[in-house]
Amino acid sequence: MFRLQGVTVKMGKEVALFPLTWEIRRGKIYGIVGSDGAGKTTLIKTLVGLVKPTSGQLSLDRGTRIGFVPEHFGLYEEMSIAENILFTASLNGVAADVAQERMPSLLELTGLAPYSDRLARSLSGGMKRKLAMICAMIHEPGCFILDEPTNGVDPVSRREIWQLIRTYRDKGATVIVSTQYLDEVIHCDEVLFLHQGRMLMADAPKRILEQFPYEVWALKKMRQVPLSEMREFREISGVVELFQRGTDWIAYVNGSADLRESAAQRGYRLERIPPLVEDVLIRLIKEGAIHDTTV
Ligand SMILES: Nc1ncnc2c1ncn2[C@@H]1O[C@H](COP(=O)(O)OP(=O)(O)OP(=O)(O)O)[C@@H](O)[C@H]1O
Repeated sequence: MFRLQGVTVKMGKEVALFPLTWEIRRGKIYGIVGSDGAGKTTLIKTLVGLVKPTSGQLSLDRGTRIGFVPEHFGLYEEMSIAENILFTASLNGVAADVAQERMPSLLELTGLAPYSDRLARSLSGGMKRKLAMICAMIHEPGCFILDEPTNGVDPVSRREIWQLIRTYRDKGATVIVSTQYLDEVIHCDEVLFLHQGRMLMADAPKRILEQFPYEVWALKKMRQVPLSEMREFREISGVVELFQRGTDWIAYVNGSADLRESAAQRGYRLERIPPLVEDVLIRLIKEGAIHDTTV
Protein backbone atom coordinates (compact mmCIF):
# COMPACT_ATOMS: atom_id res chain seq x y z
CA MET A 1 0.00 0.00 0.00
CA PHE A 2 2.72 2.47 1.10
CA ARG A 3 6.36 2.07 0.16
CA LEU A 4 9.04 4.29 1.63
CA GLN A 5 12.50 4.08 0.19
CA GLY A 6 15.17 6.11 1.97
CA VAL A 7 12.64 8.79 2.92
CA THR A 8 14.27 11.70 4.74
CA VAL A 9 12.62 14.79 6.20
CA LYS A 10 14.47 17.92 7.23
CA MET A 11 12.78 20.71 9.17
CA GLY A 12 14.97 23.73 8.62
CA LYS A 13 18.42 22.56 9.63
CA GLU A 14 17.13 19.76 11.83
CA VAL A 15 16.68 16.22 10.55
CA ALA A 16 13.25 15.05 11.77
CA LEU A 17 13.45 11.74 9.91
CA PHE A 18 16.61 9.94 8.90
CA PRO A 19 16.49 7.71 5.80
CA LEU A 20 13.59 5.36 6.32
CA THR A 21 12.78 2.31 4.24
CA TRP A 22 9.51 0.69 5.22
CA GLU A 23 6.63 -1.12 3.58
CA ILE A 24 3.02 -1.02 4.68
CA ARG A 25 0.76 -3.81 3.44
CA ARG A 26 -3.01 -4.06 3.36
CA GLY A 27 -5.14 -5.29 6.22
CA LYS A 28 -2.77 -4.83 9.14
CA ILE A 29 -2.38 -2.52 12.12
CA TYR A 30 0.97 -0.72 12.00
CA GLY A 31 2.21 0.97 15.15
CA ILE A 32 4.68 3.85 15.03
CA VAL A 33 6.17 3.88 18.49
CA GLY A 34 8.53 6.37 20.10
CA SER A 35 8.89 8.97 22.81
CA ASP A 36 8.38 12.73 22.47
CA GLY A 37 10.25 14.14 19.51
CA ALA A 38 11.00 10.69 18.04
CA GLY A 39 9.55 11.75 14.68
CA LYS A 40 6.14 10.04 14.83
CA THR A 41 4.14 13.08 13.77
CA THR A 42 6.63 13.89 11.04
CA LEU A 43 6.33 10.37 9.63
CA ILE A 44 2.54 10.44 9.80
CA LYS A 45 2.37 13.85 8.13
CA THR A 46 4.66 12.50 5.43
CA LEU A 47 2.39 9.50 4.86
CA VAL A 48 -0.72 11.66 4.50
CA GLY A 49 1.05 14.12 2.22
CA LEU A 50 1.21 17.12 4.58
CA VAL A 51 5.01 16.99 4.64
CA LYS A 52 7.09 16.43 1.54
CA PRO A 53 10.13 14.17 1.88
CA THR A 54 13.39 16.06 1.56
CA SER A 55 14.80 13.03 -0.26
CA GLY A 56 13.86 9.43 -1.01
CA GLN A 57 10.74 7.94 -2.55
CA LEU A 58 7.28 7.51 -1.13
CA SER A 59 4.63 5.68 -3.12
CA LEU A 60 1.02 4.85 -2.35
CA ASP A 61 -1.18 2.38 -4.23
CA ARG A 62 -3.33 4.25 -6.72
CA GLY A 63 -6.89 4.91 -5.59
CA THR A 64 -6.26 4.34 -1.87
CA ARG A 65 -8.54 6.54 0.18
CA ILE A 66 -7.12 7.74 3.49
CA GLY A 67 -8.93 8.66 6.69
CA PHE A 68 -6.80 10.79 9.01
CA VAL A 69 -7.14 11.98 12.59
CA PRO A 70 -4.28 14.34 13.48
CA GLU A 71 -2.95 14.81 16.99
CA HIS A 72 -4.83 18.11 17.18
CA PHE A 73 -8.08 17.57 15.33
CA GLY A 74 -11.14 19.75 14.88
CA LEU A 75 -14.84 19.00 15.25
CA TYR A 76 -17.95 21.03 14.56
CA GLU A 77 -18.29 22.19 18.16
CA GLU A 78 -21.84 23.50 17.81
CA MET A 79 -23.13 20.27 16.28
CA SER A 80 -24.13 17.11 18.15
CA ILE A 81 -22.24 13.83 17.89
CA ALA A 82 -24.71 12.46 15.34
CA GLU A 83 -24.69 15.71 13.34
CA ASN A 84 -20.88 15.72 13.22
CA ILE A 85 -20.89 12.18 11.85
CA LEU A 86 -23.68 12.70 9.32
CA PHE A 87 -22.30 16.04 8.13
CA THR A 88 -18.78 14.66 7.67
CA ALA A 89 -20.27 11.68 5.85
CA SER A 90 -22.10 13.96 3.42
CA LEU A 91 -18.90 15.99 2.81
CA ASN A 92 -17.22 12.71 1.88
CA GLY A 93 -19.98 11.73 -0.51
CA VAL A 94 -21.60 9.09 1.68
CA ALA A 95 -25.37 8.90 1.14
CA ALA A 96 -27.43 9.85 4.22
CA ASP A 97 -29.11 6.45 4.50
CA VAL A 98 -25.72 4.65 4.27
CA ALA A 99 -24.27 6.91 6.99
CA GLN A 100 -27.36 6.33 9.17
CA GLU A 101 -26.86 2.61 8.77
CA ARG A 102 -23.14 2.68 9.66
CA MET A 103 -23.44 5.07 12.59
CA PRO A 104 -25.09 2.92 15.36
CA SER A 105 -22.44 0.20 15.51
CA LEU A 106 -19.62 2.76 15.56
CA LEU A 107 -21.34 4.67 18.39
CA GLU A 108 -21.86 1.40 20.23
CA LEU A 109 -18.22 0.31 19.89
CA THR A 110 -16.95 3.60 21.25
CA GLY A 111 -19.45 3.94 24.08
CA LEU A 112 -20.84 7.14 22.54
CA ALA A 113 -24.32 5.76 21.75
CA PRO A 114 -26.07 7.26 24.81
CA TYR A 115 -24.72 10.74 24.00
CA SER A 116 -25.47 11.05 20.31
CA ASP A 117 -27.47 14.27 20.81
CA ARG A 118 -24.78 16.01 22.89
CA LEU A 119 -22.98 18.98 21.39
CA ALA A 120 -19.34 18.28 20.54
CA ARG A 121 -18.18 21.24 22.63
CA SER A 122 -19.53 19.62 25.80
CA LEU A 123 -17.67 16.31 25.35
CA SER A 124 -14.61 15.10 27.26
CA GLY A 125 -11.25 14.83 25.50
CA GLY A 126 -11.58 11.06 25.07
CA MET A 127 -15.12 11.34 23.69
CA LYS A 128 -14.00 14.00 21.23
CA ARG A 129 -11.16 11.75 20.11
CA LYS A 130 -13.53 8.83 19.50
CA LEU A 131 -15.96 11.08 17.63
CA ALA A 132 -13.13 12.35 15.42
CA MET A 133 -12.22 8.74 14.65
CA ILE A 134 -15.77 7.85 13.66
CA CYS A 135 -15.95 10.95 11.43
CA ALA A 136 -12.72 9.91 9.72
CA MET A 137 -13.89 6.34 9.11
CA ILE A 138 -17.53 6.89 8.17
CA HIS A 139 -16.60 6.94 4.46
CA GLU A 140 -14.76 3.64 5.01
CA PRO A 141 -11.32 4.57 3.71
CA GLY A 142 -8.99 1.69 2.87
CA CYS A 143 -6.32 3.24 5.06
CA PHE A 144 -6.91 4.88 8.38
CA ILE A 145 -4.13 6.97 9.95
CA LEU A 146 -4.19 8.15 13.56
CA ASP A 147 -1.64 10.33 15.31
CA GLU A 148 -1.42 9.46 19.03
CA PRO A 149 -5.14 8.68 19.44
CA THR A 150 -4.73 7.49 23.03
CA ASN A 151 -2.57 10.33 24.31
CA GLY A 152 -4.05 11.56 27.59
CA VAL A 153 -7.13 9.38 27.22
CA ASP A 154 -8.55 7.42 30.18
CA PRO A 155 -8.11 3.61 30.27
CA VAL A 156 -11.70 2.78 29.31
CA SER A 157 -11.64 5.06 26.27
CA ARG A 158 -8.20 3.72 25.41
CA ARG A 159 -9.63 0.20 25.27
CA GLU A 160 -12.57 1.38 23.15
CA ILE A 161 -10.24 3.18 20.76
CA TRP A 162 -8.19 0.01 20.22
CA GLN A 163 -11.39 -2.01 19.86
CA LEU A 164 -12.49 0.36 17.11
CA ILE A 165 -9.08 0.10 15.43
CA ARG A 166 -9.14 -3.71 15.51
CA THR A 167 -12.71 -3.89 14.22
CA TYR A 168 -11.75 -1.64 11.34
CA ARG A 169 -8.67 -3.76 10.55
CA ASP A 170 -10.82 -6.91 10.64
CA LYS A 171 -12.90 -5.46 7.81
CA GLY A 172 -9.74 -5.52 5.69
CA ALA A 173 -8.55 -1.94 6.15
CA THR A 174 -5.01 -0.85 6.97
CA VAL A 175 -4.50 1.18 10.13
CA ILE A 176 -1.39 3.21 10.91
CA VAL A 177 -1.32 4.51 14.44
CA SER A 178 1.33 6.28 16.47
CA THR A 179 1.74 5.96 20.21
CA GLN A 180 4.23 6.64 22.95
CA TYR A 181 2.75 3.92 25.16
CA LEU A 182 4.80 0.75 24.88
CA ASP A 183 2.04 -1.45 26.31
CA GLU A 184 -0.04 -0.68 23.20
CA VAL A 185 2.41 -2.48 20.97
CA ILE A 186 0.51 -5.75 21.58
CA HIS A 187 -2.46 -4.39 19.62
CA CYS A 188 -0.35 -3.97 16.49
CA ASP A 189 0.48 -6.51 13.79
CA GLU A 190 3.71 -4.70 13.04
CA VAL A 191 5.59 -2.04 14.92
CA LEU A 192 8.15 0.53 13.88
CA PHE A 193 10.28 1.90 16.70
CA LEU A 194 11.50 5.44 16.18
CA HIS A 195 14.12 7.19 18.28
CA GLN A 196 15.43 10.67 17.54
CA GLY A 197 14.20 10.40 13.97
CA ARG A 198 15.80 7.03 13.35
CA MET A 199 14.21 3.64 12.87
CA LEU A 200 15.45 1.26 15.54
CA MET A 201 13.47 -1.75 14.41
CA ALA A 202 10.36 -2.72 12.44
CA ASP A 203 8.78 -6.12 12.91
CA ALA A 204 5.88 -8.05 14.44
CA PRO A 205 5.79 -7.54 18.23
CA LYS A 206 6.21 -11.27 18.87
CA ARG A 207 9.31 -11.45 16.69
CA ILE A 208 10.73 -8.32 18.31
CA LEU A 209 10.43 -9.96 21.72
CA GLU A 210 11.91 -13.24 20.44
CA GLN A 211 14.97 -11.38 19.27
CA PHE A 212 15.87 -10.16 22.75
CA PRO A 213 19.27 -11.80 23.22
CA TYR A 214 19.32 -12.25 27.00
CA GLU A 215 17.42 -14.26 29.57
CA VAL A 216 15.46 -12.05 31.94
CA TRP A 217 15.35 -13.06 35.59
CA ALA A 218 13.54 -11.44 38.50
CA LEU A 219 15.30 -11.61 41.87
CA LYS A 220 12.79 -11.77 44.68
CA LYS A 221 13.42 -11.37 48.39
CA MET A 222 11.02 -10.46 51.15
CA ARG A 223 13.26 -7.91 52.85
CA GLN A 224 14.69 -4.56 51.85
CA VAL A 225 17.83 -5.26 49.86
CA PRO A 226 20.86 -3.03 50.43
CA LEU A 227 22.27 -1.53 47.26
CA SER A 228 25.71 -2.95 48.08
CA GLU A 229 24.25 -6.45 47.86
CA MET A 230 22.84 -5.66 44.43
CA ARG A 231 26.21 -4.33 43.31
CA GLU A 232 27.67 -7.74 44.07
CA PHE A 233 25.11 -9.35 41.78
CA ARG A 234 26.15 -7.00 39.03
CA GLU A 235 29.66 -8.45 39.20
CA ILE A 236 28.49 -12.02 38.62
CA SER A 237 29.64 -13.46 35.35
CA GLY A 238 26.83 -13.56 32.77
CA VAL A 239 24.90 -10.63 34.32
CA VAL A 240 24.69 -7.98 31.63
CA GLU A 241 22.49 -5.54 33.46
CA LEU A 242 20.72 -5.28 36.79
CA PHE A 243 18.07 -2.73 37.70
CA GLN A 244 15.02 -2.26 39.88
CA ARG A 245 11.50 -2.58 38.49
CA GLY A 246 8.73 -2.21 41.04
CA THR A 247 9.65 -4.34 44.03
CA ASP A 248 11.83 -6.74 42.04
CA TRP A 249 15.37 -6.54 40.82
CA ILE A 250 15.64 -7.54 37.18
CA ALA A 251 18.72 -9.08 35.61
CA TYR A 252 19.50 -9.46 31.92
CA VAL A 253 21.61 -12.57 31.83
CA ASN A 254 23.86 -14.24 29.36
CA GLY A 255 24.08 -17.74 30.84
CA SER A 256 22.36 -17.98 34.21
CA ALA A 257 24.38 -20.68 36.05
CA ASP A 258 26.47 -18.32 38.19
CA LEU A 259 23.54 -16.07 39.00
CA ARG A 260 21.47 -19.05 40.13
CA GLU A 261 24.21 -20.23 42.43
CA SER A 262 24.77 -16.80 44.00
CA ALA A 263 21.04 -16.21 44.41
CA ALA A 264 20.60 -19.54 46.17
CA GLN A 265 23.51 -18.78 48.52
CA ARG A 266 22.01 -15.42 49.50
CA GLY A 267 18.45 -16.68 49.90
CA TYR A 268 16.84 -15.11 46.87
CA ARG A 269 14.12 -16.62 44.78
CA LEU A 270 14.83 -16.37 41.06
CA GLU A 271 12.06 -16.33 38.51
CA ARG A 272 12.59 -16.40 34.75
CA ILE A 273 10.27 -13.87 33.10
CA PRO A 274 9.59 -13.01 29.45
CA PRO A 275 11.19 -9.82 28.09
CA LEU A 276 8.97 -6.77 27.79
CA VAL A 277 8.86 -4.40 24.86
CA GLU A 278 10.60 -1.82 27.03
CA ASP A 279 13.51 -4.25 27.58
CA VAL A 280 13.98 -4.53 23.83
CA LEU A 281 13.61 -0.83 23.21
CA ILE A 282 16.00 0.29 25.94
CA ARG A 283 18.60 -2.19 24.74
CA LEU A 284 18.27 -0.97 21.16
CA ILE A 285 18.67 2.63 22.27
CA LYS A 286 21.60 1.87 24.59
CA GLU A 287 23.49 -0.39 22.27
CA GLY A 288 22.89 1.92 19.35
CA ALA A 289 21.48 -0.77 17.10
CA ILE A 290 20.60 1.91 14.62
CA HIS A 291 20.08 1.16 10.96
CA ASP A 292 20.70 4.33 8.99
CA THR A 293 22.76 7.10 10.46
CA THR A 294 23.51 9.12 7.39
CA VAL A 295 21.29 11.56 5.56
N1 LIG B 1 7.86 22.48 11.93
C1 LIG B 1 9.00 22.09 12.51
N2 LIG B 1 10.10 22.89 12.49
C2 LIG B 1 11.27 22.50 13.05
N3 LIG B 1 11.45 21.32 13.68
C3 LIG B 1 10.40 20.50 13.73
C4 LIG B 1 9.13 20.82 13.17
N4 LIG B 1 8.28 19.78 13.39
C5 LIG B 1 9.00 18.86 14.06
N5 LIG B 1 10.25 19.26 14.26
C6 LIG B 1 11.32 18.52 14.96
O1 LIG B 1 11.37 17.22 14.42
C7 LIG B 1 11.56 16.25 15.45
C8 LIG B 1 10.45 15.21 15.43
O2 LIG B 1 9.23 15.82 15.84
P1 LIG B 1 7.81 15.06 15.79
O3 LIG B 1 6.76 16.04 16.17
O4 LIG B 1 7.68 14.36 14.50
O5 LIG B 1 8.00 13.98 16.96
P2 LIG B 1 6.90 13.12 17.68
O6 LIG B 1 7.49 11.76 17.85
O7 LIG B 1 5.60 13.21 16.99
O8 LIG B 1 6.82 13.79 19.10
P3 LIG B 1 5.50 14.18 19.97
O9 LIG B 1 5.06 12.92 20.61
O10 LIG B 1 6.09 15.17 20.95
O11 LIG B 1 4.50 14.78 19.04
C9 LIG B 1 11.65 17.02 16.76
O12 LIG B 1 12.98 17.17 17.09
C10 LIG B 1 10.99 18.34 16.44
O13 LIG B 1 11.56 19.36 17.23
